[in-house]
Amino acid sequence: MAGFFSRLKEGLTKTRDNIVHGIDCVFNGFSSIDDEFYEELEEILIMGDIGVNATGDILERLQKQVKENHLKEPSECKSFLIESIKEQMKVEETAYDFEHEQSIVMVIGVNGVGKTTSVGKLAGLLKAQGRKVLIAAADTYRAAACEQLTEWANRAGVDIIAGAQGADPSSVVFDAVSAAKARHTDVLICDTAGRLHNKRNLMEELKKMNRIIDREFPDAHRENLIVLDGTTGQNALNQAREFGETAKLTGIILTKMDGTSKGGIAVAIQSELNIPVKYIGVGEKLDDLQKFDSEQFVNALFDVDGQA
Ligand SMILES: Nc1nc2c(ncn2[C@@H]2O[C@H](COP(=O)(O)OP(=O)(O)OP(=O)(O)O)[C@@H](O)[C@H]2O)c(=O)[nH]1
Repeated sequence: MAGFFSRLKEGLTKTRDNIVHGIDCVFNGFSSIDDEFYEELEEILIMGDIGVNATGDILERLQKQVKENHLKEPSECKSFLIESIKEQMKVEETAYDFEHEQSIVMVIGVNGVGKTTSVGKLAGLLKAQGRKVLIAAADTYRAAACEQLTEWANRAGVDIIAGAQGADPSSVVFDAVSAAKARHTDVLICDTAGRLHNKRNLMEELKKMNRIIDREFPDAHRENLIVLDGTTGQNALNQAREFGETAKLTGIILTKMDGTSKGGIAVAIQSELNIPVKYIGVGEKLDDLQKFDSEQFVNALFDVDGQA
């Protein structure tokens, strides 16, 4: 955990330089809390990719606190700003219910965002919690995808169901669901293609896989996690919106948070889409994925020593 936190902190260095440096300038540069002060803060949060809506909510909460606590000095309200950002990012406890139930997790997103890698890491994470995990290689389109996923399954120490290259992804899902039922698997995680001949095919394929799961295992807890690359900033929002038209998204896996200057996107995504960021990835190794923890994230972002 400590290792993860330091990687997260390290990963957020560029974001920190971007946002926190600006925020500090505002806190130090203003002698009173006035409209101009809030405007400057607003500009910095928006520039840091926190998003217009989230920034509005964060500052509204801050203004309320400033009034209630009769604050006069900008420096006095920094901790309230940090608290307000944490508040903005809280994830409901129930968001992780699927980890403890018999569930089927579809992992979706455009190619290259880190889907396959995240499927492997998530399998490892759940296995470590004592869950019986099965992986389905439903990306039959990309030649190396299955091989890559098999390596991840080995690393995580879980079973994998795969089809031949070019096989119907839905048939792989069908086989995997049958296997999950027969083997009393706790969590079935399905990797899906990020690219097909065209976008319409991709979305149709997703719908078909979902129909099969609905039909074959109606009692399973369903989870549709979209993987978004944290370095792509606002583009990630558009991807989530597009996939959201086809599948009911229940959570986000935000990858590549090591080395992005746009870490603020985590705040924006959650607020703009109203979908919780459930996991974040900070590297390419098995243990480089963890449950999203708003407290930890904001501490890392502001270099607050919440943890060693
Ligand atoms: N630095 C870093 N790299 C990551 C992270 N997650 C994934 N990657 C890398 O991103 C690249 C793409 O990852 P994949 O898992 O193959 O992406 P994908 O979405 O499955 O791609 P397709 O199979 O082409 O659809 C790989 O080189 C991964 O090692 C992360 O959290 N941090």
